Amino acid sequence: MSTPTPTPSRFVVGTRKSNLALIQTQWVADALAAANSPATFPVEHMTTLGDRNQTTPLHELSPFNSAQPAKSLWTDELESALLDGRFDLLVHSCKDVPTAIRDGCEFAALLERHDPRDAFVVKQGLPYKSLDELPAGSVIGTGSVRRVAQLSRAYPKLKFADMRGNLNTRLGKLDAPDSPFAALILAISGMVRLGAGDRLTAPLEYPVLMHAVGQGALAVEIRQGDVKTREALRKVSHWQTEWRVGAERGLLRELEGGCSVPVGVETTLTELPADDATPAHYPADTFPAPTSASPTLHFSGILPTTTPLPVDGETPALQTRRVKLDLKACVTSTDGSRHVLYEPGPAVITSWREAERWGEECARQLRTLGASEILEVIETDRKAREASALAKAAVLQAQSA
Ligand SMILES: NCc1[nH]cc(CCC(=O)O)c1CC(=O)O
Repeated sequence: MSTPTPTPSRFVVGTRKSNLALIQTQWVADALAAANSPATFPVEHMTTLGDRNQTTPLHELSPFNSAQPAKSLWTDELESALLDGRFDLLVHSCKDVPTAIRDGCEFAALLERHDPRDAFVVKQGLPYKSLDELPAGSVIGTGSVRRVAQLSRAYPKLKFADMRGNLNTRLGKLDAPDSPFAALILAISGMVRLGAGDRLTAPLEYPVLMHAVGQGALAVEIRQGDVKTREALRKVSHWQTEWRVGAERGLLRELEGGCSVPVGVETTLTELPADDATPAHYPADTFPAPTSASPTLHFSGILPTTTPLPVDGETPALQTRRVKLDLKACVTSTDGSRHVLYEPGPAVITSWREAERWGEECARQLRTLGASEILEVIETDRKAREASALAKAAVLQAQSA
């Protein structure tokens, strides 16, 4: 009697259809295949609402219902396909994923982060290598409220105009001989993954421009409780990235009352030697029960990756890990006139959940320091835009009736 050959597992990887999304998803699929041989990870793509509508400014798209309109554009339809079973995992740019992910889905891994900073990209043929060299009145193309807010403050003589489209489209619009743009500000990670890293001439960072929450990291989302896919992903996850981004997303979650907020952040993480005596920010005995929707994150870095994640809510034997996490963050008004920066200095933390709580705590401090007023103005403006869009829609409907 011959032994039947077991069929290798097959995990379908879903993504958006943009060039960048396809490149970075294939990169994750290759890493997964290498770590989980002989399982296969075929990539399939789908066009999302955000990809189809390339003209409406991001902050105005679909403003009526969702808590995070501009963000869920990229993820809603993919998550539906994940829940339907068409895909087994989704690869996202972490910064495009809403802080609250869909019920029934969980975060299963963040891969090692690439350079999270933004950088300067000049129009082909112009001699400038950085924002400092641009003549007054030069137009920078970017649709990001965060970039416009922080850069208006640092460079009041420059102008900013909305620019949408995937990265290739944006570079094309910049370089067109008749384009009004002198330069773009783009994420380094995306440009490097696209093979266009040679267009980057000057990275931007604190104190001029702090990057977006989660920028430079790729996130993988799966169906909640899908143990098999979850375990396959643990082999490619990077706990240092998970802890840093955990703090950043904790910060953002605590700041956003349902609007897209101009938040900039920078984090560094340094692992401390086992005998380091610096006191932990949260007492060690407060390690919370694993109630998180994502057990992977909950046990990130403290459960050996060879030990399966618990599925029944119990806490297994954990490893000790102590890190110094340094987070600084800012909230800036849309025109750059008001700017609140919080730089608390490093905190010693011992788990992903503590990193997240540290981010939440920093957000509350930012609010106290004046971020709340900035956020209120943005929220009021957003509601006014929403009301006028609704009124316009009502007029159109009445005319067509
Ligand atoms: N908003 C679009 C977007 N989403 C993710 C990236 C690539 C950078 C990353 O991996 O975070 C980009 C392009 C950009 O902002 O320049």
